[in-house]
Amino acid sequence: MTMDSGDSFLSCAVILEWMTPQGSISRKVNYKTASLRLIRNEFREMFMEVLSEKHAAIRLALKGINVFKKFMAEGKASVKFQDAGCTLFISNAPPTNLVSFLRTIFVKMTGDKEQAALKTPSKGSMRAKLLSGKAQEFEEISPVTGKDIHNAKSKISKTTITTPSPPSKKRKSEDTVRGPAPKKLYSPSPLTTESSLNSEQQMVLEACLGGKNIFFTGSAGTGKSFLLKRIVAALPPDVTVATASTGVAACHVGGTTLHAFAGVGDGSASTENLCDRATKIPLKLEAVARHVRKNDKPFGGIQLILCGDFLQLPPVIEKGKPGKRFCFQSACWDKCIELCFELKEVHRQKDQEFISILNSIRIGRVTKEISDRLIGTARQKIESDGILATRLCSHTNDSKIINNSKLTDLEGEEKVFSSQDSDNASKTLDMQTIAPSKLVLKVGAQVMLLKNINVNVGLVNGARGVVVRFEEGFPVVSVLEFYQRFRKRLQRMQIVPLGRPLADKTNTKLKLRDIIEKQLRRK
Ligand SMILES: Nc1ncnc2c1ncn2[C@@H]1O[C@H](COP(=O)(O)OP(=O)(O)OP(=O)(O)O)[C@@H](O)[C@H]1O
Repeated sequence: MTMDSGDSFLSCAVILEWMTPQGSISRKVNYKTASLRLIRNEFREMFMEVLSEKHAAIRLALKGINVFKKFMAEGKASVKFQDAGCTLFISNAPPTNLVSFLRTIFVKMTGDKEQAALKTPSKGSMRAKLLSGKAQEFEEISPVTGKDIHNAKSKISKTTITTPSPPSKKRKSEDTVRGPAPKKLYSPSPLTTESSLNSEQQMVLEACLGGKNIFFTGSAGTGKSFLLKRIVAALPPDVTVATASTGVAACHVGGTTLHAFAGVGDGSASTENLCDRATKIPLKLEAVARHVRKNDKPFGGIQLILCGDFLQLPPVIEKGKPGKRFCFQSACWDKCIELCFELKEVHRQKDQEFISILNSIRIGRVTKEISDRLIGTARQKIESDGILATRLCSHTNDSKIINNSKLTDLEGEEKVFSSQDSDNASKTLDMQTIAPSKLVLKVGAQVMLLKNINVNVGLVNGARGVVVRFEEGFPVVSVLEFYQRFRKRLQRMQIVPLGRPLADKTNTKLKLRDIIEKQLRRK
């Protein structure tokens, strides 16, 4: 198995800073767009080459480097070349490419170090190197093989070139001056360890990387969101924005609402281009994009990657106003969208009969056989340990009425848990999240987890449970999945109500993680 040749090549923005021994900047270059290439000279020494359109190539020897990769998922990292006294700051790199690029450096440097340890340099080769009068020749490094990766991974636990040894006393005092020790260059990352795309998903990704304007669809569980996240991670972050039509959907894709991004409000203001209300948003956005970018191409030349399933959630239209409903019926669709794809392989379920029933319902074809099969499942006993079967409603308000009446029927004292919201964010959060600002509970109340806490033990978004008692002011919840798997070790799990995500988008991930960690420690 070999990896892509793209693993030794990266397009990104680059800042290079050379420092004096006193710590001030002696030289600085700033490239908005540059290419980084991993190369070797005739003595098999490895270099990183920085190429830009207007400037001569800069080559930096990959020896004694420190890599800072905490913000790799945002397309940012930095590499400190100790010997050259220089730091290279990478930004706007497609996160998946950045991960592969840094992994290649780690794998190759680990391999080189091992080889160097095996053979002591002969006098002849040193002499040849010193006397070599010819200009250095460089070639691209060979692709990383599966064996190389395996070899490098086996060294992770040991000290590596880029992983400093545990700090000795002397080291500690140096670190105070230098700042914190760099992280290990290689550690499993969600961007590298996730399952691979199937061929239909791969085709969509390639069209996106080829700059095409595309639409991809597929039934529930075909991996639309999964693929969308991969696509976003494969594109330069500074020019890629994930948007969705509602706040809740935007939270799922880690983006913003389309209206907020485009600054068109709710789209009700008039423009000459509007032809009917249902298709006004795409038309208006298309016009705004052309105007803002002063570019007559569709959407002002912005690449469009659209994803969704029109059969799952058709657009909301005003009653009594028939007309074009879907955005593909709008005048600008054909102009803007070059390719359409349909994902067919369902990943969420393995049960073929269930998949085919879901697919038939999706297109509104419910035969007697299907309805008999579904009605037959009503006899299955799925309630256990006090957790009742989930009842599905078509409208949130119906479910709220049922939930409130069930809670009222329970005997015992009510406990109220209020969320802690960021300043002035309560209104926005009420609209954009399903977690209520006031959670009213009683012993025996049915509850559902709204965040993934620990996927491995089944504490996932949607996991159901029942409040069994209150302890130190918090509800103790028995969760079905957890209870089944850990019956012998742990029978009860204490869950603190999560509160709600913070409105500040940039801090959401970190702060949420804080909450979850605290929650687990309190267990
Ligand atoms: N190539 C793949 N390999 C392994 N698992 C996958 C793959 N693609 C998707 N999945 C998994 O399948 C499940 C369903 O994927 P996802 O939620 O993205 O589907 P979807 O099409 O967006 O569904 P829906 O329309 O219901 O929102 C997820 O658990 C996802 O991790």
